[in-house]
Amino acid sequence: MSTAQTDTLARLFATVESRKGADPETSWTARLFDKGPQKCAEKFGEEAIEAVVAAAVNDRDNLVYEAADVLYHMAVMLAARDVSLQEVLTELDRRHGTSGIAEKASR
Ligand SMILES: N=c1c2ncn([C@@H]3O[C@H](COP(=O)(O)OP(=O)(O)OP(=O)(O)O)[C@@H](O)[C@H]3O)c2ncn1[C@@H]1O[C@H](COP(=O)(O)O)[C@@H](O)[C@H]1O
Repeated sequence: MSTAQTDTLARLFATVESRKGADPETSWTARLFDKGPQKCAEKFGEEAIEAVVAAAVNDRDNLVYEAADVLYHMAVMLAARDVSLQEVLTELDRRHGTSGIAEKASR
């Protein structure tokens, strides 16, 4: 992944965060925030299922499209619960270099 693409994710999360308190008439994200954190979580779940279906039937183009929806709706869900991208990346960094098997055993 290029640095520019890492920036894409950071920019998406920053844009989503900036929509808190924005006008729901002009911002789709503000409209989702207005519906509350539970609805944002539900929306994420729906998008995840659509990505699962695309993967299961091997619809590659749709999987790319749905995965983008999943990342957007994950950003909205996390922001609705005041969890930052930084916190998630820090958790991933903590796991880096540790085997998934060791990680599972530590839980
Ligand atoms: N990545 C996205 C993004 N992906 C999907 N969507 C919106 O999600 C909607 C589609 O959701 P669905 O397919 O579930 O349709 P729906 O009408 O919700 O369907 P149901 O509620 O009936 O299930 C579309 O109208 C899209 O506008 C997004 N809206 C915004 N973004 C990003 O967020 C930024 C800020 O957007 P605004 O908040 O609108 O300014 C944008 O610049 C984009 O970068």
